[in-house]
Amino acid sequence: MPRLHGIAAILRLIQELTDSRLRLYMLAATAMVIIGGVLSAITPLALKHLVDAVAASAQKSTSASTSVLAEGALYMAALCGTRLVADCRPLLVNTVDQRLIAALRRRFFGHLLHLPLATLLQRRSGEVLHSLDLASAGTQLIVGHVCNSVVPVLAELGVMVWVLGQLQQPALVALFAITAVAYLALFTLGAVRLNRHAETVTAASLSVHGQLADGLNSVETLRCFNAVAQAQRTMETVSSALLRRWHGYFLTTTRTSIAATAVFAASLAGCFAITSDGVARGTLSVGGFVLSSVYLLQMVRPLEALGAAARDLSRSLGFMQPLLDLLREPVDEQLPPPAHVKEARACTARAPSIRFERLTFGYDRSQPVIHALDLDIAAGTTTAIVGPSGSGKSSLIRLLLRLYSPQHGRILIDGRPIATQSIDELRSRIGLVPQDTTLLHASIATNIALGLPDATTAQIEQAARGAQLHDLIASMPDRYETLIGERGLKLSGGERQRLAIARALIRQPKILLLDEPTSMLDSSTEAEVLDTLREASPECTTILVAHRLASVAHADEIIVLDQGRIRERGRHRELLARDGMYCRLWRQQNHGAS
Ligand SMILES: Nc1ncnc2c1ncn2[C@@H]1O[C@H](COP(=O)(O)OP(=O)(O)OP(=O)(O)O)[C@@H](O)[C@H]1O
Repeated sequence: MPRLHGIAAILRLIQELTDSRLRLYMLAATAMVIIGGVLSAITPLALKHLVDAVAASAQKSTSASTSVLAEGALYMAALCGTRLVADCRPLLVNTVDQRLIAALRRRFFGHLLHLPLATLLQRRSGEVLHSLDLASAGTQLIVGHVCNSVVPVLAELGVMVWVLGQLQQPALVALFAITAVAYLALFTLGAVRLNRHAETVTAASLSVHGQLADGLNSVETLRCFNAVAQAQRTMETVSSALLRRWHGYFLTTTRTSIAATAVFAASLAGCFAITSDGVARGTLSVGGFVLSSVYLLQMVRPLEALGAAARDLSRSLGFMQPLLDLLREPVDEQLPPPAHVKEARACTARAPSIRFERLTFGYDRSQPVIHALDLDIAAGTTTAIVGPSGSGKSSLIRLLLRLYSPQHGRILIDGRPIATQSIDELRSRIGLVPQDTTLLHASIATNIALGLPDATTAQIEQAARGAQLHDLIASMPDRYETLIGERGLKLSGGERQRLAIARALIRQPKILLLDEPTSMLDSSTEAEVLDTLREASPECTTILVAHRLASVAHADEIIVLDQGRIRERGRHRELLARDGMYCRLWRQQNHGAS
């Protein structure tokens, strides 16, 4: 059987996504589907009565009797009713599946935004996005089959069993029962095999989409490094693998269908033998003979529909697995309720002190990149963190933002451990200028006011001026409404960095985290931006990570970090006088001496 826990997980998810309105649509769709199934099963019975009435009327050699007309009218009503229900059913069924997919998309997106970074970094973005596409296709298959196959077919089969009982032909009933069991056994077996194939198809399909997204995100790099052909070859390999997986899937489908045809042929032969014998013995009317044949054909169709449903449901199970896996991943703390936000605003009145206490952290627990670090930062001061690449500078900033949690020790702001504060409260006090700025495919104004939907034009402009960006924006045809392209690729590196600075300034933060904030600026812009940041700093507690030591000389304290440990600390002049690691780095940068 396709894995039962997978089915249970999907059912739980659907239940979770279903609101009262969707439930109403589902109810209406199910009612319509059952009516359609019953009508469809009654139609051959109406035909039997019509054929018997016509035969009786022919024996009496009279013109069409009232009973023929009445049976004809009933037959027409059943037939047209079936068609009418079939015409209207898609409206309800499609509404149900689109609403379900929309709810799934909302749930998935919300979940992604709250997943820990460590979880997200393990996956390729193309694969993550494709898992939603696959799950949407899976949902459509499930809803489509439940509404169009499983429920109507079960209703139809129920009515058929009742009608067959009325014919009082035990051999015929036994034949139908055997046929049904043979079909169901066959399709269940097929579904198990197909589920395995669907999982391999899903894995290969994720790989193709991961590759596509990687290629798209690095077009410029691929061209610069003459790696386009290499990327194409990789795509060729993963595409071929996907084709092979699909081929295996279709082969299994075809084998199951051929076996089903063999069962069908045997049943049809049996049915003819039993019914013609019944007519010859006079135990079955001509109408009964027609009804049995029509029923066999009609029973095969729903049984095959059930088979197709089993096949597609097992496929959708495979399709939905990656999304279910992602939804199972535990999320970071959720945003707090509005009352908490008010508390957060109240807390932002002044610059706080920050304390790192016996902090130990590693992305991999067994390989710490920060070792039992103690650091006190007084309120309203600027602390610079310098040191070789990979020494753990940015990691400290990530820990302060609670993007990761330390394995030992804690961080306190104004004496309160950040682990006890809500993430929203914490981050609402922080302005960050990261090493790599990520911009949205939106206007410059939207990018500056990210996370502040109520920011005014004047506030946006003031922040842009602070980041030395206003004149550039003013020269653009659409000014602050200029679209800056996906990931901000229409801006230069320095312009992106200045936009990041504006983004931090507009929040009027009480803690300013600057991770190489001027690394891409020319020296005159750097000086201006540093002045602006310095002007903002009396109201902030600032942590400045920098490689260029000239930009940290003014700091109240400079921390020299080496392999996750504090090597030296002090003011610029003190550190130069000490003639240690800082002094060596300073000399390297200023005189090229070692
Ligand atoms: N997401 C991550 N997963 C695993 N290891 C990481 C991750 N980010 C950083 N590291 C590793 O942690 C160590 C410290 O990295 P960190 O970014 O803090 O250094 P840094 O001092 O800021 O370096 P740089 O000056 O080059 O920016 C490095 O060895 C790095 O390879």
